Amino acid sequence: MANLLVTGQSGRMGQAVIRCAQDEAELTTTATHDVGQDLGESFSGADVAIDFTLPSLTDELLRVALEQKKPLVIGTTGHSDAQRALIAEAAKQIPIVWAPNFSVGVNTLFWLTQKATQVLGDDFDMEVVEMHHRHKRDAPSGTARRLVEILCEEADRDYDTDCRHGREGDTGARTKKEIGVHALRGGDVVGDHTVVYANDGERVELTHKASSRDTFAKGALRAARWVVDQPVGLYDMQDVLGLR
Ligand SMILES: NC(=O)C1=CN([C@@H]2O[C@H](COP(=O)(O)OP(=O)(O)OC[C@H]3O[C@@H](n4cnc5c(N)ncnc54)[C@H](OP(=O)(O)O)[C@@H]3O)[C@@H](O)[C@H]2O)C=CC1
Ligand SMILES: O=C(O)C1=N[C@H](C(=O)O)C[C@H](O)C1
Repeated sequence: MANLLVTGQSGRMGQAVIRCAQDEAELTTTATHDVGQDLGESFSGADVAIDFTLPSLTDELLRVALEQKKPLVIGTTGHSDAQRALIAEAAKQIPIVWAPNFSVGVNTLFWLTQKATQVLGDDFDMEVVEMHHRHKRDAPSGTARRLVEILCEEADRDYDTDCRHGREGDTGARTKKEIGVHALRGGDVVGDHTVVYANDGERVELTHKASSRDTFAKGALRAARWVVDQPVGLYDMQDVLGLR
């Protein structure tokens, strides 16, 4: 039995994780954390933490996990490049599962996107569209970012120079290399992602729609159960699901 710390206990995902954890036989939620509490103290009674908060907590989370030599499951999105590097650096000393999306369906979408891009990536125009609830702060979503990274890896594009975040005004004709990324916000949408491959005379669209946060919460709990037995290293949900 491993003891779990849930950060962002009052958040949408924190609440889903705490609720879903009640059905876990191998994990027990012994600690929760929210703004204003001492993270070191909260983590001291736990073996592993699941983090769905904001990037503003990440530096402290890594510092405490490194001090206490505890594994992490990080689901928070919207990190800066510097923070992404910090997470990778910390994973040289502790096991970390870091995933922009813990659903089995989205991880299958990642795989499908890799395969489709190997076939279509040279000829088809590629765009990514995501939609989330009105409260989401970061854009594009972490999942959309990962989808674009896959397009870049498979079709020889560069995330920093070839991404086109939204379009406005006289943008000129679409260039062959650019990848449009579009973030829609509204209502209570849990999380929709579509990869569009468009060519003259035809179009392929790969879509995933999440309808419950429990999907992410159960995936994160599975990752927590898994990571407590792993050696030091940086992992994602593909590793947890055995898709590599
Ligand atoms: N990887 C995945 O599968 C998924 C990832 N996410 C990501 O998880 C994150 C959280 O999403 P969601 O639950 O909807 O967001 P919420 O805003 O509902 O919850 C965030 C929680 O974190 C707390 N928090 C914020 N900043 C700090 C801080 N500095 N220290 C301690 N606690 C803090 C908030 O407290 P307070 O309200 O008091 O500010 C709140 O309880 C987002 O980055 C989202 O993109 C979401 C779903 C799935
Ligand atoms: O903020 C959310 O809600 C979600 N965030 C994740 C992301 O940014 O990809 C995953 C999911 O789509 C829900």
